[in-house]
Amino acid sequence: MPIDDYEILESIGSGSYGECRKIRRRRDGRLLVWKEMEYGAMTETEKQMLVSEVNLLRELRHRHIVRYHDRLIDRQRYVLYIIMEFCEGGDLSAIIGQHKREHRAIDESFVWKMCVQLASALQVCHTRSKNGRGAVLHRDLKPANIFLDSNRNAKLGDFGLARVLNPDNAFARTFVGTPYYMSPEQVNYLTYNEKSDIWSLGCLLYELCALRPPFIATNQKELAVKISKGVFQRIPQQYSEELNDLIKLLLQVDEFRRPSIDQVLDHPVVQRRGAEYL
Ligand SMILES: CNC(=O)c1c(C)[nH]c(/C=C2\C(=O)Nc3ccc(Cl)cc32)c1C
Repeated sequence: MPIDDYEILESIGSGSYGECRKIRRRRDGRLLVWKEMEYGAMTETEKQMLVSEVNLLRELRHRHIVRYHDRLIDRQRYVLYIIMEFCEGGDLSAIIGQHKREHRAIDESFVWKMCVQLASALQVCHTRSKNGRGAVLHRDLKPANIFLDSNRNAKLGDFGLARVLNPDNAFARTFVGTPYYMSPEQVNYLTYNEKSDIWSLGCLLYELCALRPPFIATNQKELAVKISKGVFQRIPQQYSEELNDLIKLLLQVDEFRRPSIDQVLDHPVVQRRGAEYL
């Protein structure tokens, strides 16, 4: 059984769509992770979509996208195992939580590093749509879906499966947690598009600086109103005006005024402050 090729180590948390476990590949001792996804309750269409989604993701090879290695299927237990690279630095959500507890700001240099590395990962996905190969929109860019390797380089994880596992209820999936990063166009039930990922990137950079999302509320309705208005406090004064200006650019309510991912990476300040991290 291919599953026996791996030694199962500890659970490292439940990913967005299933249990994540650290594993060791027996043939070379390499540390990896696998995400367990039960597909028993899926329709044939959903299963087909999941297979094509995973195949698509296996094509996404980029230094700042979590590398998909393989997939195993346990047909007796109806479980799909997606085997991916191990990111020993954990996820950004834990990093933000730690800084918050310790009342310690995240260095601006790290924010710029995350900015350029995640933007370059998004560029690969958004560019696919231009090449007619089908866009892979992340749809769920948030701290819990961004992982760090041993050199604290960003790795974008948990791709596009949302479209499959919650085909018609992106809001339902989004509403599983509090949808802090939902864009104005999503709030207004318009389509999710590349510019929605740009909005989420802005929310993420904001949260790295302020240690809280730009829009917070006590309920979903109030949150939706705040997101639609797009009014938020400046990031803490210790962060530069140029970082504040970039975040304001990404968090424009009108998606047509938001930059494309190419424009973000071509932005002179991003070029200057981020070049060393690419
Ligand atoms: C407490 N958990 C962790 O520190 C942690 C570590 C060391 N790694 C992870 C997560 C992943 C990891 O290490 N590789 C991954 C590939 C895809 C996805 Cl969706 C998640 C991971 C986590 C959540």
